[in-house]
Amino acid sequence: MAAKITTFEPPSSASSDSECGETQADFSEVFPDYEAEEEKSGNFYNTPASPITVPYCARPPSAGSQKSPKARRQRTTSINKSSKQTASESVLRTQHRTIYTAGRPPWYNSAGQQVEPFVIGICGGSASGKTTVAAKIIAALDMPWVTLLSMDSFYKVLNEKQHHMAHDNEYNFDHPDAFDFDILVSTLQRLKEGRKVEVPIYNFVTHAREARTKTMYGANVIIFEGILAFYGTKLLNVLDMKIFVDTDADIRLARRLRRDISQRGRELDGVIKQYTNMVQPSFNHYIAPLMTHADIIVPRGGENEVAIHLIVQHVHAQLQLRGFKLREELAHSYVGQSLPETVHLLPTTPQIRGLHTFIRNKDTPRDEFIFYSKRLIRLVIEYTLSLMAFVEKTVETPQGVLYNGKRMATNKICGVSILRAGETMEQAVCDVYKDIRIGKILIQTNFSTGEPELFYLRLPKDIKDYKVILMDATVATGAAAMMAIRVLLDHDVPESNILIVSLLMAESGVHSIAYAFPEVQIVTSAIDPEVNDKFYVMPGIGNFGDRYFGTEPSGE
Ligand SMILES: Nc1ncnc2c1ncn2[C@@H]1O[C@H](COP(=O)(O)OP(=O)(O)O)[C@@H](O)[C@H]1O
Ligand SMILES: Nc1ccn([C@@H]2O[C@H](COP(=O)(O)O)[C@@H](O)[C@H]2O)c(=O)n1
Repeated sequence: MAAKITTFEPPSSASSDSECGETQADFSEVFPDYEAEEEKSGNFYNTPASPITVPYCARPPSAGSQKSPKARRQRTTSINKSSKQTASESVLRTQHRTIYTAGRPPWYNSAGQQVEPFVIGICGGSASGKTTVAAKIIAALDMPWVTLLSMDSFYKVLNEKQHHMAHDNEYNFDHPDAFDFDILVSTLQRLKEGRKVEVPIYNFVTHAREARTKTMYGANVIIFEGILAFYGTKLLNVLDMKIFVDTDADIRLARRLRRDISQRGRELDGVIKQYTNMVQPSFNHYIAPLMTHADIIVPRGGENEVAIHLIVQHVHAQLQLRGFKLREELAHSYVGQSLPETVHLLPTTPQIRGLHTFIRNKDTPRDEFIFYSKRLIRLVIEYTLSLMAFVEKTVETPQGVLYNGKRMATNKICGVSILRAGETMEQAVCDVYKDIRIGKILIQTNFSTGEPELFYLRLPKDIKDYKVILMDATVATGAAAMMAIRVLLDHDVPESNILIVSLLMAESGVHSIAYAFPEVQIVTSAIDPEVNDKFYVMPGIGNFGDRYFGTEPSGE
């Protein structure tokens, strides 16, 4: 009778668009010029202050000159209403699988739960200065991850008759019926949940939505502006702060004349006709009464520096309330608790301890460090595959005898490395799982806040359908691993499909991950008891990336 053994059979229908070759990419491949990126559309982390801000392409220290955080912010918050469409197009170019962010701080708490963004609604008459006020708030907030959503994006699609009316300045764009409130409310609600949304792009010249949409994704602050931004309880319920911009009607008309003629392709007579017959009456009937819902009324719009200052102070206070020092909190939790059931620790054999002895020894030369790390990584990755589900598979041997074996139940497994140390594990995954697709997430510690920040991600298409082997060489507090897991969840990967795999983890990191994400499987070859005040595992390995790549320690 044939013995039953478990084999790692490569899936017969492994995807032919394998990206395993990419895993050898150096940073120049991983961080190509932004303009050069031509990837398929897919998951998206919107850049700060999109959709009307030209995205900032963050680069790692090794890939050219590093801009200061201040300089980055200045680029990410420059808003120019007159270039609304041009800027939207810039954002559209970002609908690739490769995403750059300006260093997104955590958007979840220590329990892995998302922290809701603070949503500001800005209501007011046409050309009252809503967008100008929004831009001033964004500039004064001086922080990344502010998103501006305009109600204009939700104008309904017109039929032919309505189109003719619009051309003759006879269609009422200022009546609530002109807007698609269902899509508007659900878009705002999804954004508030930190979900990805596709926002229609509206063209004021053609009175129509463009075929393309712009993708937006989460933010710490969302600003929503529009003439009917407070219309209906569903909208009001989403807003955390309601601002009404109150500008005199004659000023609004003067601004609108100038803007509609210069930017929206209109004629003087047509603007006056539309304004007199529809804009002003609708303002009186629908928009002005909404002022009663306002928390703050801003006379004179963007000129009102005092009002903007007060608003910004309030937003900062609210963000403070939602904020937290994630890494610090994680480092000091869960001391002395028993290990969670989701932890899979490789058997501590003499062989494993021997490999650890080499890589933990501070005197091990770099070539030996790499050699023994690779051996240990290979064992950890093989062990990870052994945790996958297997099904019966019978084959015929060359002797014509049946052999009852096993094959992996799924062929949908991909790897995602947390750059930079996790990249060292990619080769082992490629070696043991043929044609595996590899994604990358760059998370760096901000040395002034101590928090992890998300800079870059590139994930395999349809990752939600895959088991994901998430790789980082070491896990200390678990902050970076949690951010990466959060990214995967935000891309609809089921929690139970994620395995976080490391050579070495600190006990507190294991507990933090397990507490926040109880269904994530945790695989490692050793668990050390402590994390020091620089968030290194103790006794540890030191900085794995620096030792493996031979780089100088930086920033600490
Ligand atoms: N305080 C101001 N002084 C002069 N022009 C302004 C001022 N605020 C806004 N504008 C101009 O008026 C027009 C409408 O302003 P905007 O902020 O886009 O209003 P809204 O978003 O309410 O339609 C724009 O062309 C803008 O440049
Ligand atoms: N096709 C369209 C759609 C809308 N309008 C006018 O735009 C105004 C709202 O935009 P603001 O930036 O001024 O808030 C609204 O008053 C509509 O009359 C348009 O003219 N054509």
